[in-house]
Amino acid sequence: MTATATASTRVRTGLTLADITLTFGTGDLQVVALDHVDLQVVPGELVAVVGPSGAGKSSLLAVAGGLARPTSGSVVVDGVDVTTLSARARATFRRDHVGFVFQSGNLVPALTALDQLRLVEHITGRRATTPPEALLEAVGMTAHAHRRPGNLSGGERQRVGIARALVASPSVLLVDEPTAALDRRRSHETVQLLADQTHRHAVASVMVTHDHDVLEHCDRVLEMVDGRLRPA
Ligand SMILES: Nc1ncnc2c1ncn2[C@@H]1O[C@H](COP(=O)(O)OP(=O)(O)OP(=O)(O)O)[C@@H](O)[C@H]1O
Repeated sequence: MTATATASTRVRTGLTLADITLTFGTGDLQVVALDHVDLQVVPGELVAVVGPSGAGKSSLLAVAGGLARPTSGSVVVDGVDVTTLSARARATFRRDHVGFVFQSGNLVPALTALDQLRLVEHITGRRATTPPEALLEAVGMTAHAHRRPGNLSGGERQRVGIARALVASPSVLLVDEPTAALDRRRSHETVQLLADQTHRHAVASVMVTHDHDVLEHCDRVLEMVDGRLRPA
């Protein structure tokens, strides 16, 4: 399997982090952000990670998505150890295999909801397996497909962000605090949607959250404390 395998030829094996350590700085100033972390997420599973501020949750997502290289350990997605790739190969691998959803939706202000999704097709040079219109429908955004982010609510932006993350048919979906800006009802809807899409598209999803209200929608809940991961 090469790092450039397309969505249709890819064998989905989910996400495996093995004995991951991530440290910043040296000597007395050294911070251990991730301390011998093991994590396996199978295709179609939504795992929530909770834990106090500074515990290492964002670091975990950064390493899992190939944005940061761990100090030691391996990150295997679809049979490829991402840590062995060059920075350039990692960027390509991320584009083709990993979807990110950030707190604010991180949408392009000038583009309509539909064009946010089409832009991904343009960048990857591939038609989405599930067409952008169908993905927007799946997240309940068909009526607002031609609106720009400035004319959408926080929850609607978040839903577009989820649909956009699915355009490239990622094997792994990494989600950072998706409900931070949402009220209770929209928080539930958003995480339920994440769970549905995770199951439907057989994605291995990891969601970092402070919102204990929404954990009922997740398949598994883990807690991160001082860089270590354990069952919650
Ligand atoms: N670039 C960096 N340089 C030095 N230390 C860092 C860096 N990034 C993160 N850290 C440290 O690593 C530890 C883990 O940080 P991380 O951001 O992963 O925590 P978190 O659980 O996501 O926190 P929060 O819930 O507040 O977002 C913290 O002690 C943090 O200060």
